[in-house]
Amino acid sequence: MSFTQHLVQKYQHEWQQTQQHPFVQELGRGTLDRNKFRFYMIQDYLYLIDYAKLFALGAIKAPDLTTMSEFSASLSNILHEEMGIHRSYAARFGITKEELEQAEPSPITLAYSHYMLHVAQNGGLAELTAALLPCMWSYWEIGRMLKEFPGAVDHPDYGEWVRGYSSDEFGQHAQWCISLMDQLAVGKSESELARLETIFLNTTRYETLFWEMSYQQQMWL
Ligand SMILES: Cc1ncc(C[n+]2csc(CCO)c2C)c(N)n1
Repeated sequence: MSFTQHLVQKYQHEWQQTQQHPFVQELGRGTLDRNKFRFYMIQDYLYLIDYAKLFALGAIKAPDLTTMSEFSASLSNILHEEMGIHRSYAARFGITKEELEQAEPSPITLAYSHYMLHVAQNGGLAELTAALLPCMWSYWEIGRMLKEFPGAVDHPDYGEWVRGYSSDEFGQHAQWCISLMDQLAVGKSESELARLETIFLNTTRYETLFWEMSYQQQMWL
């Protein structure tokens, strides 16, 4: 069994939670409160700024030019495509440029993005990849799951989101990340693999916390 298959099997419960969360399910059914989605978009925009830096660090830590250019292409994709979707949603949801630029990260956004940056800065490429894998992979799973919900891809508000994360193009990015994790796990010691598992588990849990934070629109008390 590949390392990534082992991860989702071992942490099946936490992995399923990312897909079963009411935010995700209601998004697919088209019943999600627009204010919750609006809150999510703003926080996700802030998250993506730090997440993009992870890919820049990946390019620095890459052992060869092929891996380096894959990280660099993903960085560019986040800045121009992914954040582009956020900017178009912002316009549709009446979020001004100033509101986006002045937004404060919520406690969960701050904790999640800082945890990933901490792991990426202090570990090697395997640790960095374990940190970003749940974001890529769980969104792909969610995209493919929601695509099958009746009317989800054509929904006037959420259809663009579902189409983006279920696209073949995005699937290729996610698969690249999965196979990179498998390659990097080869030959690692037991203790190193245990460290990678913990990082994967933590960022998987943070994914669910991010949905919950958006669903509850949680800021500081
Ligand atoms: C909290 C949160 N987690 C994951 C993603 C998904 N995502 C962010 S960047 C990227 C890679 C694009 O090449 C993907 C899949 C998100 N938007 N927000």
